[in-house]
Amino acid sequence: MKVAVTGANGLLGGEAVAQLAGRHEVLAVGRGPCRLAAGPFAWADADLGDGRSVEQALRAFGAEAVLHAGALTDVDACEREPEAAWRVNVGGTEQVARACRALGARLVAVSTDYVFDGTAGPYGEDDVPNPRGAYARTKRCGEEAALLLAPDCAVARVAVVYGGRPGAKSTFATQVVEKLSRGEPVKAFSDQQVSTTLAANGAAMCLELLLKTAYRGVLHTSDATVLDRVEFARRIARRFGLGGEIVPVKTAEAKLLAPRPLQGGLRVERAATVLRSHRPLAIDEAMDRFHAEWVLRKTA
Ligand SMILES: NC(=O)C1=CN([C@@H]2O[C@H](COP(=O)(O)OP(=O)(O)OC[C@H]3O[C@@H](n4cnc5c(N)ncnc54)[C@H](O)[C@@H]3O)[C@@H](O)[C@H]2O)C=CC1
Repeated sequence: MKVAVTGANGLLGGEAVAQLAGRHEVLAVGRGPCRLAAGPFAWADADLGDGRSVEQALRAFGAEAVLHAGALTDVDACEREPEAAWRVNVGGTEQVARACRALGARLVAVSTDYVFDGTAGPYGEDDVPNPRGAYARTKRCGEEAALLLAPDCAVARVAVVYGGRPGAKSTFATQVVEKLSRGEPVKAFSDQQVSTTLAANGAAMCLELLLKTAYRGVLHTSDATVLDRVEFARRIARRFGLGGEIVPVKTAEAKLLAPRPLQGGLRVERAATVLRSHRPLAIDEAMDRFHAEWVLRKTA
């Protein structure tokens, strides 16, 4: 099958390409040069923000299924530059959805727990979004555009993505490992209740949703455990056998530009009924896999 992945240089998209390569005919779509390890896939340098180039790349490839994982994901940068966030996260999703409609392709568009305001989480798929901040609003509009424009579409929401794949970008989770390993303290928000998503398992759930189901609408595809960020950091430290100080801080003290949902998190019971081969991981299982990825990365 011809499968395309946007955001292929990103954490989730890169995992998806690695899992698809060799099993399907794969087009990896990203901005600029490919930063993935070489493999049996084609690369398209296309800009989600320019109105047409991703749409053209998907059409030229003749995609039969598309995982749309590309986005501007820096929430504070989106707050500073809301027009750029709109161009990429809404306009880019529209491009992808238009291409899918023209090609009759199935689409899974990746979205976020930030579509909720974080006053009453964890949230289920049927809870009503109330995005706060530019990133959150553009992701919610992107969800609506995807579901409206692409007839065969599911939206997969993830949260706090992390992973240890070689070359994967730095995240809160990798910073916890690196700082504690160096004997430095780690600051973590004590008042943000979140879900987390091991990128490899999130990508696997998204791909199963894309290729093995006919599910339409929203599905939550994060890890299964809801916890605060201090506890997340402690779980990482424990699994990696790292001592050191985890310093709880309040979100308001950090004076971040974009609002953060405080009582957030995703309920994932539905994923366990929709998906057969992959399921949301409980935190201990996710930590085992993250640790195994890290060991491989260090020996690669
Ligand atoms: N990183 C996180 O903690 C979370 C991510 N998500 C969502 O998950 C999806 C995947 O995110 P990640 O892989 O974690 O983020 P990432 O930031 O690692 O990957 C996003 C990719 O999109 C690409 N991109 C940005 N602007 C582009 C443009 N104009 N044209 C083409 N490509 C462009 C980036 O280069 C990057 O490779 C996104 O839809 C994101 O909104 C949802 C919740 C949390």
